[in-house]
Amino acid sequence: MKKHYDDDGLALHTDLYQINMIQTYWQDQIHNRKAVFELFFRKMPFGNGYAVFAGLEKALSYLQKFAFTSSDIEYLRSEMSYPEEFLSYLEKLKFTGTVKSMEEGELVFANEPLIRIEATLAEAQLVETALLNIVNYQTLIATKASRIKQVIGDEQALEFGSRRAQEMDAAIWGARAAFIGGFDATSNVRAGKMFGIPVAGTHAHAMVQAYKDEYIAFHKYAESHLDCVFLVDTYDTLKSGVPNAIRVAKELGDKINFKGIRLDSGDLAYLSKEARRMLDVAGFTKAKITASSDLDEYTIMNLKAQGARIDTWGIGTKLITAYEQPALGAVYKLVAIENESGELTNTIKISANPEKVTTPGLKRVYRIINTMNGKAEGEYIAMDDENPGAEERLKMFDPVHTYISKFITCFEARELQIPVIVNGEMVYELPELQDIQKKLERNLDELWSEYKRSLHPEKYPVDLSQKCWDTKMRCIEEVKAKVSEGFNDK
Ligand SMILES: Nc1ncnc2c1ncn2[C@@H]1O[C@H](COP(=O)(O)OP(=O)(O)OP(=O)(O)O)[C@@H](O)[C@H]1O
Ligand SMILES: O=P(O)(O)OC[C@H]1O[C@H](OP(=O)(O)OP(=O)(O)O)[C@H](O)[C@@H]1O
Ligand SMILES: O=C(O)c1cccnc1
Repeated sequence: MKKHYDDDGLALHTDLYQINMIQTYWQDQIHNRKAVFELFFRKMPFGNGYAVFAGLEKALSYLQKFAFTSSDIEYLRSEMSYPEEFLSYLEKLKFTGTVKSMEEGELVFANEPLIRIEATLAEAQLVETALLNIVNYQTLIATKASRIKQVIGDEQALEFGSRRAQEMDAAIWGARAAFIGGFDATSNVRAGKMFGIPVAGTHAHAMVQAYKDEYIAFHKYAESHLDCVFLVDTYDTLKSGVPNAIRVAKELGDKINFKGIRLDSGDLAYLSKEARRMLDVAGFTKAKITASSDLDEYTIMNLKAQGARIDTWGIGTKLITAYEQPALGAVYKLVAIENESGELTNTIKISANPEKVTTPGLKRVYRIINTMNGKAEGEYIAMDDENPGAEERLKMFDPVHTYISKFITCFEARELQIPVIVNGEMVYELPELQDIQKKLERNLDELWSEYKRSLHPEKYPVDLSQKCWDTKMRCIEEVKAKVSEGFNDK
């Protein structure tokens, strides 16, 4: 049996190969060379036209606290064969780099850098796994939530996923990501405490089963709570649940705030219409109908098309687990590295698939806003020293199918990545979660509806500047030449 150690830090929340690579760099004394990595994903999740960036708050907390604890070092010493001097080096390591990032609630697209890390090779490499772990999950859930909220519209969206989430962290940070994506509340009380998200909920079947009598259960609940939403499907929704809810609401009158009922099984369209009719006839026209039961954007759209009378939607499993696409697939790639003369040089990763070839060098990401109509024309990725905002006529072209191009004259080039950590110091003031949600709403207003529809949206342009494209082509040519010469005979 292995000895157990305190779980008192996050530096070992990494893949073994990262530490092994650092050992190589350290032994070769290149570990302190400056390196630049970019984090991005290659394919839009859920076939959606946009994604919603989330995860920065947790990523910043991780980078700020990055350190190997004594028990981490003790573990590495006893379980691995790292040299003692290497362990002493790790023990002193902190994150001292500079980070530029998209803000949470920003719209993001495939093949644009979301986060740029400039640090020593060792530091930048070591943080890869944790950063991907955080951003991959939170961005996926914020995107799924936004997709669902687009279909729900102004009605209430409640996040009910904790019981089905892939463990506790996923429930908590998923609830936060769902709120960023536009949800109104969560059922997770801890998420409410931690992030200030409104907390909401009804009651479970267990309460009705515990009393073995629906009427008594509703009555008891009403005696102990002012706000009441009764779950009406434990025995028979229309013959027993709704009539019992109405009976208790009538009996208790002004003593309670009868907010409505929840449907959790059966034909939700039919049952909601019938329940609405029964509530209205009984005079409870303001009582709301909540529905839950394996809902997602597809079932919600379908229920709406059937004329379902649902006011509040409770969504769990399919949101919190990103059911139909469990991974965003974001990657972290080296784009520049300092050489032995101290100059930063571009690096590239070639792939047989042109869309997988990385874009080398230090770059900036701009959203090109057409100032005539306030709408986004596309993303424009330029080299660090370019200033697209100063151009009178900006050429935007597709980096793979270069003949697809357009010229823009009246535009604003809005830079999307902002400095969040400079030389290890946090320079970013974390926004309130409510403001992140509002930021997403503003961003979505700038997006044409063609990019927002849930089925087969138009592909939003993510273009490279001419200089960026030329740099990439030059790097590809250089690598091709080296390959044909034979890398080692140069
Ligand atoms: N009118 C409807 N049109 C389309 N889908 C519906 C409609 N009503 C319910 N659904 C969906 O159909 C699925 C029904 O799930 P399921 O067959 O597991 O039964 P259930 O009614 O939830 O019962 P139980 O919870 O007792 O298993 C859910 O995903 C639900 O959201
Ligand atoms: O369906 P979801 O989108 O995941 O929403 C959350 C579900 O959690 C609860 O069910 P519970 O765990 O009691 O099980 P149930 O499926 O038997 O209702 C609730 O009644 C919803 O059905
Ligand atoms: O409050 C609810 O109704 C609720 C909470 C979590 C999961 N399902 C339902």
